[in-house]
Amino acid sequence: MIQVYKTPAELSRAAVEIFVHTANEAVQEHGRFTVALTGGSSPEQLYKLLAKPPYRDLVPWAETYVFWGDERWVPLTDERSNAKMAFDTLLHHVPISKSHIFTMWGEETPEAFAAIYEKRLLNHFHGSTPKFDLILLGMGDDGHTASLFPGTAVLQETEKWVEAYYLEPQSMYRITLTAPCLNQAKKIVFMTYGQKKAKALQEVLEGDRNPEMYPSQLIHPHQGETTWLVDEAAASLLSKKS
Ligand SMILES: O=C(O)[C@H](O)[C@@H](O)[C@H](O)[C@H](O)COP(=O)(O)O
Repeated sequence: MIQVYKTPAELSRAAVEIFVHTANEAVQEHGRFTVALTGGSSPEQLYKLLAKPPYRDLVPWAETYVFWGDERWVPLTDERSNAKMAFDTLLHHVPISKSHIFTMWGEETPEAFAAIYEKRLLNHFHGSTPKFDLILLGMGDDGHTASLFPGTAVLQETEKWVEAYYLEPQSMYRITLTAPCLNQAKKIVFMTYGQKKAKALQEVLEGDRNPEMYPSQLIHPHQGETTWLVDEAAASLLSKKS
């Protein structure tokens, strides 16, 4: 489903309503809400809305568990850290237990930590496949999502849930949930805005199937639903708009 909004602010207000509704529905259904946050700039307005009334007081934070869809392999104090952005804009401002927050950072090598994070997921999901109640994703202007970048080997992964690898163009390690893991989610929400995303969005949603070049095409939850929250600028090249 694609929902087009005039501005990123309107898009973020739609995202916060989905977040609050999904969180409460999950807690009512099975006693807890497990969400994977995204990095980048797209979710910042959403996180800031969640960090203050009225929305802050509508989320069942005591039953909320926070993971990440991906991370740059940098310390939590580094300005490039997705976790740092989430703490600064959201997690330091809400009553969530630190034991419910699973950052993608450790003293191990990135590869070793990926295996540790996978074990943490397995433990959280009681030994079964990780079924997030909600996964938030952004999309780069090259069509990547999470740290699933064009032309990378991680796009071919079919077994692992978490992968770490050295991303040449950015000269840094990345750690990411894989497409098989992301696609177990009950609900995936993309937040994508801005003219520079328009071409990639058209290719991802309406172009030929080419996930090697447009990895966001890999995201199709097996039993879940995907909602694209986009603004008019990002949607400007789409032929079909809801
Ligand atoms: O670690 C990251 O950078 C993100 O997880 C990444 O996948 C992001 O969602 C896209 O690059 C879009 O980034 P913007 O929201 O900044 O456009």
